[in-house]
Amino acid sequence: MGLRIEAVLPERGIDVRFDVGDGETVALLGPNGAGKSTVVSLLAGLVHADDGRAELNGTTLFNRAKGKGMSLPAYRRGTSLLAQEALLFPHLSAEENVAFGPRSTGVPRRKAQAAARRWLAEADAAALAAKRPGELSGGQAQRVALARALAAEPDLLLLDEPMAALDVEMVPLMRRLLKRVLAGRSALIVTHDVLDALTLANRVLVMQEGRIVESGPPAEVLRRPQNPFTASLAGLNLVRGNVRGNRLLAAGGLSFAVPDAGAGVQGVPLLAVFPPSAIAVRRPGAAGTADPGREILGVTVTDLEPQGDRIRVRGAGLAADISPAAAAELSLVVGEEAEFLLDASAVTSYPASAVPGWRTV
Ligand SMILES: Nc1ncnc2c1ncn2[C@@H]1O[C@H](COP(=O)(O)OP(=O)(O)OP(=O)(O)O)[C@@H](O)[C@H]1O
Repeated sequence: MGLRIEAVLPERGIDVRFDVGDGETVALLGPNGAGKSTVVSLLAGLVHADDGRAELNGTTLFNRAKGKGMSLPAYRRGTSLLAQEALLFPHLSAEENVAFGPRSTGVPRRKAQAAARRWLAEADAAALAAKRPGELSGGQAQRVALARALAAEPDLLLLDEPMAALDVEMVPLMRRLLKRVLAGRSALIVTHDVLDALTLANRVLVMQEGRIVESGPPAEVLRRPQNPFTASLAGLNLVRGNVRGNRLLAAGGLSFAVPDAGAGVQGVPLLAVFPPSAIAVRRPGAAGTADPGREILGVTVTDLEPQGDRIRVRGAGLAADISPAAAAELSLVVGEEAEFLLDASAVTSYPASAVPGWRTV
């Protein structure tokens, strides 16, 4: 059981097919405009696919062809949506907000109130029952909204960036709460935060330009990213190229030895990943030879920016992290040449899959 969806909506460039297993939490990641919220809207019944079908625990949510066909109304789908904003009824107390859903399906008042109190407790919001939304902080309101979403006892919980509007200090608390609440529930969570994918999801889907371009367990997808968006989430440099001998040849003349060169021979492009910390930086022609375990890559510096307690140096599409002291000593300037010394032992390589969403950034 669980969810199966395939949906095409050309007007928004959407063409997706995926499933969510019973009790599974799937994270949907992707750059702005990739179509994540549209997928959530398709499932919630707020937007209709031109073609495709979706089934949730044996119930057909929609079955459409050429813009026509059946589509269950939102309230009959067995889905609940928790969005960025809590969107509570301002004139009702927290408890009344949560009881509203059960009440509107005919549950008697006392029973709905008892259920609301139970769900508020489940969302760590029992103490807020009597408060009006205007008296709640953003984090408190979002906990009440979570209780309201759970009170519908959905077959699939849809979460569209549920922590994006919270103050940063509230996020870890909400993440812990979601981890507890999502355990064993079928859920799809849209997020920009890699930590959400790692801590909340059993599986991640990466969307790009309306399509799912990567899918797998979070640690696996982040360890072997297939496209630049996923690599940047994982904090890794990603280089795609062809193999010649034991070396990877990439665009712009970039070339270095890779450990699994054999995997790329039959015309299959190879991907190589390594962290920014694997690159040391020096001025061109600096005195002394590089460590033999390091490849010397000539680059033009394109950007310098602070990154935590390091300075990130960009060049040739790569990022190197060096200490502020090293940066001061090198006095690098954007537009000037530098040498990136890549620690070959930090490079991992693997074949590229046929990823329709690949773009060089
Ligand atoms: N209400 C709408 N009407 C028409 N087109 C829309 C609407 N909302 C979004 N789109 C378009 O659909 C595409 C997908 O947008 P969507 O909001 O689903 O992406 P997203 O991945 O959720 O982005 P973000 O991370 O910025 O929220 C984009 O091209 C967008 O411009």
